[in-house]
Amino acid sequence: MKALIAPSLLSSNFAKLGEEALSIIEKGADWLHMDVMDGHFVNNLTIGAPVIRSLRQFIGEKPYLDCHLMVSDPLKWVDDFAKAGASMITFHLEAVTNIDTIINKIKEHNIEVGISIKPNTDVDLLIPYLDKIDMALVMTVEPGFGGQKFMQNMMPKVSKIRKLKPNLNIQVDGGLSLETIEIAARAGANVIVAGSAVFKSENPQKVISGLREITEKFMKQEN
Ligand SMILES: O=C(CO)[C@H](O)[C@H](O)COP(=O)(O)O
Repeated sequence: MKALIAPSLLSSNFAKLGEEALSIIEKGADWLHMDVMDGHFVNNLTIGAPVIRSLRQFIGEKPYLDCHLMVSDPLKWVDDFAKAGASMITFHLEAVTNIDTIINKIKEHNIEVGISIKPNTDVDLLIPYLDKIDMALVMTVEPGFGGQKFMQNMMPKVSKIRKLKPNLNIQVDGGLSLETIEIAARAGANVIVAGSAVFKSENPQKVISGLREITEKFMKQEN
């Protein structure tokens, strides 16, 4: 397991998405976090598979595209996103009834699968699936918009998953910055999504390396 920093392109300039993606990788990003919102599951509308396809063509095969689907019918979109070049598809537990069907559908494409839970969702609902997925995403804001305040009270969920699964990637998303990272890292998060803290910074490189350093520090303490 590694500390992985995944800047959220939601906070980038969408008019220059390809350049922003390449530039943030150059500045140290491990993954590119893509927030896909359908205007139903959350109160915002962002990008679809055609944008992922164009981005993949522009950035090449290698960069890891971490696609977080905040949509009401993720099963409908798995094929499109996988074919467009997603490296991982994370869907919301709250959005689906047959969770195993969608996990299997994503795996059929030989890409990784994540499940996300919103702040009001009980972490126990996620536990039966932890052996079947590559990543658990604990939302630390109500999904929909960047720039919100980190919800520290989500940390017991992270700790509970970490205790059960010492080697599972656990992602936190929402309000992560150099001010809040220690709380998340201490709880056991190792995949850090940060939008505004990275893209609104004068020195994104420094923010990315700071997030990584603090995450790694607490990972080492766990071992
Ligand atoms: O998923 C999201 C919103 O639903 C964003 O990825 C998240 O909020 C990151 O932005 P910021 O770091 O600015 O909070």
